[in-house]
Amino acid sequence: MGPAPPDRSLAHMITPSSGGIVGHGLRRSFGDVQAVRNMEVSAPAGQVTALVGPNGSGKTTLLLMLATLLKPDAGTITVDGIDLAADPRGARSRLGWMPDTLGVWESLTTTEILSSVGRLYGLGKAESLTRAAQLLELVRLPEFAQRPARVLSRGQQQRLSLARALVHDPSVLLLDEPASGLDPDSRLELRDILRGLAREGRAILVSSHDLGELDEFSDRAVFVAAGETVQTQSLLEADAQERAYSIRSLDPAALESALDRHGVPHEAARDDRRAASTVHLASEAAAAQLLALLVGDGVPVVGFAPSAGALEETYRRTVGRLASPPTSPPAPPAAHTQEVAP
Ligand SMILES: Nc1ncnc2c1ncn2[C@@H]1O[C@H](COP(=O)(O)OP(=O)(O)OP(=O)(O)O)[C@@H](O)[C@H]1O
Repeated sequence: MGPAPPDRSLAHMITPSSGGIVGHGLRRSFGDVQAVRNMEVSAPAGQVTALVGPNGSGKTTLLLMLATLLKPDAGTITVDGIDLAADPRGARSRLGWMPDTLGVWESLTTTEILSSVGRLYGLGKAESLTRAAQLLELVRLPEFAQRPARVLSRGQQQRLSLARALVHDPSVLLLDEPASGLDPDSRLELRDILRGLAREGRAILVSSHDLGELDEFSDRAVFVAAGETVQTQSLLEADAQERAYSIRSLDPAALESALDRHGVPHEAARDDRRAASTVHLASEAAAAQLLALLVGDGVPVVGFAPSAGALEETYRRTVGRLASPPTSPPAPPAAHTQEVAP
């Protein structure tokens, strides 16, 4: 038998909790600028919650308040049920914060950085070195244990930054744009690490610009715009809502006439590289029914899928109506709800 694979799980090191983080009625201004006007946010334990909104919508300001680094003008924050204003030390000990840039001592090795942070959190010398080694394993940087931080690429720096946020075994993780600037492989690795940390019972709140990331990373999303919370939705709720579907057929004319025959409004898909029809369907059940009808009619269907991720669609309908999303094409025209007759 070969050697056992490295244990990347920190499950044995985390204290289970049913908490997470909740912010209620939060407000914060800078002079005349109302960065956060009225935000409600929650990130429950065991789930990855995305915090999504356009540039300047107040995400970083909100995260800084949740991380105890900025005082709210109004509102309350609880971490695992602990009121942050009443017991900031208690709350802080449960919080891990990953800013959007690493900002480390560049000449120190990754082990030195993590063990020094461990010492700051009160770990003994041997314990802090063990912890550093475990975390470097978790974030897949063990080969950089003795290398200075300045040699790390952007993706590797992000992983070291995540390791640093985990040194004191927090139950709540706040991450500001952790995937920005990462290549597709590094993004997938980050996703796997975050999902693993959530499975261990941590509450994870991740801010993001990238709509494509939403369904990939998160169990739920909090949508914000112009300093306010616009909507909070779980992935399951988003899956169940009315959505746009793109249908492709080897015979586009046959597809269009079948849709007309069944009274399903359709439009040409906005992607002009491939012929496709877009329809708006009330539920996944309606989608399954329509697909069965088309196949039953002999339409040679080669593609039948939601036009965008489920949470991305919510973004377009809510935030997208208020402001242009930074990494997406313009919002589609208003959806028609179409119940498909069997
Ligand atoms: N320290 C500050 N002083 C003055 N204005 C600020 C300060 N910090 C943020 N703001 C303003 O508050 C608003 C919200 O900024 P914030 O950084 O929270 O948005 P964001 O959603 O994180 O943006 P991005 O996605 O571009 O990072 C912006 O108008 C910004 O200019």
